[in-house]
Amino acid sequence: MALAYDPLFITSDKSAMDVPSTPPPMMLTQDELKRIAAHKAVDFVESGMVLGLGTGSTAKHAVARIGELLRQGKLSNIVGIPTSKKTQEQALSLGIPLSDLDAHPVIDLSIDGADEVDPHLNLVKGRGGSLLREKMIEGASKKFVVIVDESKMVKHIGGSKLALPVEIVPFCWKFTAEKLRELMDGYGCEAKLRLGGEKGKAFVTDNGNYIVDMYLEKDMGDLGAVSDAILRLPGVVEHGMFLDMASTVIVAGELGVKIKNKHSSCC
Ligand SMILES: O=C[C@H](O)[C@H](O)[C@H](O)COP(=O)(O)O
Repeated sequence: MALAYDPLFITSDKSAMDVPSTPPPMMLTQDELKRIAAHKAVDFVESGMVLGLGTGSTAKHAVARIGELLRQGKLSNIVGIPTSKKTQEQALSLGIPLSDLDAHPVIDLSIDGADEVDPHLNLVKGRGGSLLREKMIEGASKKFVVIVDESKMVKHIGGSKLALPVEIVPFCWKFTAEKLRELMDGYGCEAKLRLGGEKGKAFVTDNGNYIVDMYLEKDMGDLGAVSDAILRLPGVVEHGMFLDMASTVIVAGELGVKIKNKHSSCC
């Protein structure tokens, strides 16, 4: 049976995504949508580039595609900068040459997933725990392409009611978690230490830190002010709001791929 999904249907026209169509005879899975967005992003990759390699179930499709194109000889002379140990392992297994920010402080292009994308292309990232390295690497990139399936699009940051992650030092983590909760109390915040380490212990990031997941009831409004306030708290290393960092967001949905570019995306 032919898929109703047409991968050639690519638009940056808002109305086109909203056009009702006949119901697709076969629904694509979320993972298939992630792969479609990832492959579209890899079209931006050129031989000779230094690439930030993202982390997560969407970014892994982009890393796999880069590995495939290198193997086929369609790309060459690529240097990858992985945003996590997991991505490093995947890239090494695919034969992608790797380096780091010390050797390559300017990155041509980073490709990564996100947990939330708002209409201004602000992001939440870090539900996989890799937010610090991602922010360092993606912040050093000339172009940052975000790849998501349409379930990640929100009206405002925190709008999914899922976690806004904050990486903190393990030292007196309860103290820092409580300071975060107090700071964000006005937005109806619950702050929980992320578990998932050995024997139900705290999840530990690649940097040896903990994560506090904040669940917010209300729109934070001035994200820049909230970001600054969080970063001023002693004990906080970084948070998962990526404000004004994405250059392009590629959204794969049942009706096609939509490309949103910074400064032409909003509202
Ligand atoms: O820490 C994890 C990263 O920020 C991921 O890029 C983000 O959580 C999106 O992951 P996924 O593509 O698995 O939804």
